[in-house]
Amino acid sequence: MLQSLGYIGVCTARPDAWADFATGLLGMQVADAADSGFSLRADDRAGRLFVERGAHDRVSAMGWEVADGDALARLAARLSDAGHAVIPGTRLEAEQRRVADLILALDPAGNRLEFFHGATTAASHFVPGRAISGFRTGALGLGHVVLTVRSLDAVLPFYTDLLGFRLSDYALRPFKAFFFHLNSRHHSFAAIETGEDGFHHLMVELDSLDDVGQGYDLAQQEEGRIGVTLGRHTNDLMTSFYVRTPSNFMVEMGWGGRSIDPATWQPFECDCGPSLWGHERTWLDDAGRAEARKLRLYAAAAGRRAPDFVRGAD
Ligand SMILES: Cc1ccc(O)c(O)c1CC[C@@H]1C(=O)CC[C@]2(C)C(=O)CC[C@@H]12
Ligand SMILES: [Fe+2]
Repeated sequence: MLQSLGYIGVCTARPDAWADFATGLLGMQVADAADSGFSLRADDRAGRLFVERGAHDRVSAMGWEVADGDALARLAARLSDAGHAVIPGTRLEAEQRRVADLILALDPAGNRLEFFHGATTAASHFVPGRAISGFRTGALGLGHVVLTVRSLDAVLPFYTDLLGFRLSDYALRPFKAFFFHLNSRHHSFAAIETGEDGFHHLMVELDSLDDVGQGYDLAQQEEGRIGVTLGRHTNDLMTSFYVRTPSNFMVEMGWGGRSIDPATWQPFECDCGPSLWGHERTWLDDAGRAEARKLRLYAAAAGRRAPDFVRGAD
């Protein structure tokens, strides 16, 4: 039903800071700049992030792509049959998102979702904001989004039963976290039960490890810019770090994520912690970081380093 994550919308009181961050650190390109905001390109599409000026910083929408107008109509019927309000996007909204058509709905936590088809390809080539090799998108989509939720039970059935997200794996500690795929990207969507509804991060995947490493160098030049240090995840094998955006969420800059085959994939419990190494939270104090590191090494010593298939995958 859904094919991939197409775009996100960001509302910010500091669009200039966003433009500097997205071009200078992430390597994206500003397009369609206006007083009200601008688009950010990461590939041949006209827009992958839509930044609009507003009073409060937040992610204003997640845009999910479907194949065509028929698929969009079927999805609209499915959502409204299940009792969810579905609002057709206006002509103006479709133009702003650079798509042929879209519909709007809220998930059970109140996050604004948009479903669209017919993304516009830009007339000009993507010109990165700094010297990167590029973003890994295409059929995999823009990347992944991770929400924090008050209750997984309140949110997940909507994503699985109605939207058709398929489980990749899940963890029950230190947090309950569930990871879902739509295509061969290991996860396009995940939710972590933290007790609070919110948007945790957008992951974008770079074509080269050096793109990420050089981004890490740049991020380290700014006090407080890095939210989670460089590390490698146990489930999707992504090497990444998390950088704070000018808004109150993070972007995970990743490289080297594994591809899965959705036709044969079997979900499992990931009981080996979130990361093989690194990914230390900078907001923990030294004692907290030492404790987290110790837990990871204990897990490794206990043979919970990573499932066999993960170790065999690279
Ligand atoms: C576990 C995991 C695998 C792949 C990912 O792309 C991904 O973002 C995550 C989440 C990582 C991790 C977590 O599970 C608990 C809360 C954490 C520690 C944070 O606060 C930052 C990273 C988060
Ligand atoms: Fe992530």
